[in-house]
Amino acid sequence: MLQVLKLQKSYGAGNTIYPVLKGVSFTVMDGEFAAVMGSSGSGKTTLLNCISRYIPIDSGKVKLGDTDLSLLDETQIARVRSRELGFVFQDFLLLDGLTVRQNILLPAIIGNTISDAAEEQADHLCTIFGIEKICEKYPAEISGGEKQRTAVARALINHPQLILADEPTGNLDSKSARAVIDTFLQARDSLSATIFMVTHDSFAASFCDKVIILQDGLVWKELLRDGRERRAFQDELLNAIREMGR
Ligand SMILES: Nc1ncnc2c1ncn2[C@@H]1O[C@H](COP(=O)(O)OP(=O)(O)OP(=O)(O)O)[C@@H](O)[C@H]1O
Repeated sequence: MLQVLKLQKSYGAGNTIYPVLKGVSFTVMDGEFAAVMGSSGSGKTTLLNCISRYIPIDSGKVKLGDTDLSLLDETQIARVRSRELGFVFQDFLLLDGLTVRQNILLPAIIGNTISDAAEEQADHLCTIFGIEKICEKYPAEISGGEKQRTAVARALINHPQLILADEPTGNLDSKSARAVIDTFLQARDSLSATIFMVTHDSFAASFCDKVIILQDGLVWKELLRDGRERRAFQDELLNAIREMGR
């Protein structure tokens, strides 16, 4: 479970301090697919970077399971990043010189968890995501959708407690965006993955179990899909975004 409690983060420019997150609190339960939305500049990426501690937080807590990430030193947080967190970026960030299978295994190599079990997990992920036939190919030889499935498989190789995804559908047309979301849904349903995704796209967010909307440095609304039709949830999200703009 991810718990963010009263998280505050400001940036300084010269003598001026710009508060971005002013006490953000929310929870993402195990096995939940959650999204954070909000207007440009509302602090979504800042929030993601505070959760992974890529940037220092000013105050508040970020708890992953029983561990308060805000209290860890650099060595400890590096270990959490490589073993407990999986990352999916907008541009996939696959290494060109490695095959699909080697790319998937990369966090295990970096995290020093490479083993027969990791190799088996790589094969299992290739099967789940339907990329077993292309696993010896290089990124330049595969499609955008296959790259994205490889990126999600890579994020899952170490059985992370949480996947953090920053605008994973950002550069994609709606068909490819849907394929990415399907990959996350598969990860949630087959592997009980917990996913926290930054998005500006109400279509992508409408597949989530929970959507957190940021405004003025705070959680303005938290909307739950609650088993509803995807379209009905997207309508609610669009209404909320319109209301926020007023
Ligand atoms: N390193 C930084 N130094 C100073 N200000 C920053 C820095 N990074 C972000 N900001 C500012 O913090 C605010 C929040 O930025 P952030 O990237 O978190 O927003 P966002 O909601 O992800 O935006 P977008 O949807 O446009 O990607 C913005 O006003 C931005 O200019």
